Amino acid sequence: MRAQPQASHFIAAGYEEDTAGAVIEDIYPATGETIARVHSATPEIIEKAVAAARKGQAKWAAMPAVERGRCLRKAADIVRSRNRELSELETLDTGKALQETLVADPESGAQALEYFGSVIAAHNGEAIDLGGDFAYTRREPLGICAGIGAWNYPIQIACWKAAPALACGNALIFKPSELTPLSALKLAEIFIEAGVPAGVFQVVQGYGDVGAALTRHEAIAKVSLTGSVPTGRKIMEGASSHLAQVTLELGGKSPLIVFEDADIEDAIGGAMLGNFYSTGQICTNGTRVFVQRNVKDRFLDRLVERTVKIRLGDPMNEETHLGPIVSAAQRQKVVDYIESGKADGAQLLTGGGIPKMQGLDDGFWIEPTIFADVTDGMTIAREEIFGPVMSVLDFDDEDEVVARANDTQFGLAAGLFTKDITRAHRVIARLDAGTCWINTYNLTPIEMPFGGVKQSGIGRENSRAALEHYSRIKSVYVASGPVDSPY
Ligand SMILES: NC(=O)c1ccc[n+]([C@@H]2O[C@H](COP(=O)([O-])OP(=O)(O)OC[C@H]3O[C@@H](n4cnc5c(N)ncnc54)[C@H](O)[C@@H]3O)[C@@H](O)[C@H]2O)c1
Repeated sequence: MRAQPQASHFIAAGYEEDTAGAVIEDIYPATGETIARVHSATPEIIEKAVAAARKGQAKWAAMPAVERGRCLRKAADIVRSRNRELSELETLDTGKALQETLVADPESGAQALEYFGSVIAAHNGEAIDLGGDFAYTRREPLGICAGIGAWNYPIQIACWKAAPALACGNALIFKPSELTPLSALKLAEIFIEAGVPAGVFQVVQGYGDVGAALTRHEAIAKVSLTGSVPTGRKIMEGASSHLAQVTLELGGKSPLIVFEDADIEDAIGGAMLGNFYSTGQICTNGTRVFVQRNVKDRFLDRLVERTVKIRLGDPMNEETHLGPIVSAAQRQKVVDYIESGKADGAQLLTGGGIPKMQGLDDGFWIEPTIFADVTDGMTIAREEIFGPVMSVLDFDDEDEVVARANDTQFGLAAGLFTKDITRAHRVIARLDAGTCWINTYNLTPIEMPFGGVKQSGIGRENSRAALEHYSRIKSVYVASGPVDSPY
C-alpha cells in the first residue's frame, strides 16, 4: 500500500521538497509497512513558509470576514465531498478503523470549517459610549500562527486550529505529527481550491525540532499545540523567547464517575466509548472509572461481557471496531503500563495481551484491557497511557470521589452518570476539569468550548471562545470636541 504525497511540504500554493531534511518513514500501523517517505523541514523550508505566510496573510486579512468565511465553508464542502478518500488516508496513517474515520475525522474537520466560516462575520468589536466622546474596538488577526499536531486525529486537529485561525484573518503554518504527515497536505490542497490565498495555510513536516524552530521564530505570533504535557512545557518556554501566545491542548487522566442510581448500561456504554474508541488514543478519555461500590459487580460483569465482543481487525474493513495502536513505540508503552498494573496488584479482567492477527501480525495490536480493584496510587491510575486500558476504581460517597477525582496534575475532562440531576450539577461544579459530560462521554460538538485546566492545557478550541485566542483587540478613543488641555 502506498500513499506517497507529491512532495513533503506545502508552501505558498503548492508542493515543495528539500531532500536535505531528515527522512520520516510513514508506517501503516496495521501491517508495519512503509506507505510514504517524507523529509523533515530544513531551515530554508521554514523561511520559505514564513515569507509566503507574510504575503498571504496581508491579502487574506484585507478581505471582508464574510468572504473569508465563504472560502472556509467552501473548504468544508470539499472535505465532505472527499470524505471517503480522506478517511481512507487517515486510516492508513493512524491505523484507526475506517468505521470511525468515515464518521468522525474529516467530518469533524468540516464542521469546524463550516462553523467558523459562519460565525466570523458576526465577530466584531464594540462601540463604547463615553458621554459625547466614544471608543470602539477592532478585532484584528494576530498575524502568522503555528499549529503543531498530535497523531490521533490528524485532519481534525489541523482543522480545529486552521478554521478559527484563518477565520480571524491569520495565516497558519501547520506541522503535523511525524507519525501522521499525510492528511494535512490534502487539506492544504483543499484550501487553495476553495479560494484561500497562497501562503495562508501551509504544511511543513518534521520532528520535534521543527516544532521548536517554529515556536522560537520571531515571525510567529502564536503557537497552538495538541500534544503531551512535556511538549507543552517546552513550547511555553520557546514561545516566551518573543512572548508569542500559546494555546495548549495537552494530556489527561480523566475521571468518569458512575453513581449507584445510574443507568448501568448507559454508563458502561460511556465508559467503553471513553476508553476504547480510537483504540484508546484520545486525550479526554475517562481512564479512571470510579464506580460506586454497591453497583460495582453488576457494572463489571456487563462491562466485560460487552468488551469481549469488540472486533479487532483489518482497519479498512468497515465491520472492524478497533485498529492497532499508532506505532510500535506507543504500543510498547501501553504494554509496559499493562505490566505495571499487574505488578501493582490490579485485577486484570480482560485483555492485557497482544492478539494474534492473521495476516496482520506485524501491526501494533493490543487487546482492549480492563483492570478492576485499581487504587489511586497505582501508576495506571496516575499516568496517561494513551491506549485501550481502562482502570476501574471503587468509591463509597460523593465527597470522597470528588477529592480522589481531583487528585491529579491533569484537568482535561470529566464525566458522570447519575439519574439525580441535582447531584450531577453539584458534582460537575466541584470537578477540576475543562470539558465535562453528564450521562454521556467524549462528545465534542464544535459549538462547545474544548480544553483543559491545570496541566492539561491553556486556552480553548472550538466555539466562539476560540476566536478570542486567534484575534487581538485594538481600542480606539474618538474625541467629539476640542482637546481639553491644561497647557
Ligand atoms: N487536549 C487535546 O486536545 C489532545 C488531543 C490529542 C492528543 N493530546 C495529547 O497528545 C499526546 C499524544 O500525542 P503525541 O505523542 O504526538 O504528543 P507529543 O507531545 O509527543 O507530540 C505532539 C507534537 O509536538 C511536536 N513536538 C515534540 N517536541 C516538540 C518541541 N520541543 N517543540 C515543538 N513541538 C514539538 C511533535 O513533533 C508532534 O507534532 C497525549 O498526551 C495526548 O493526551 C491532547
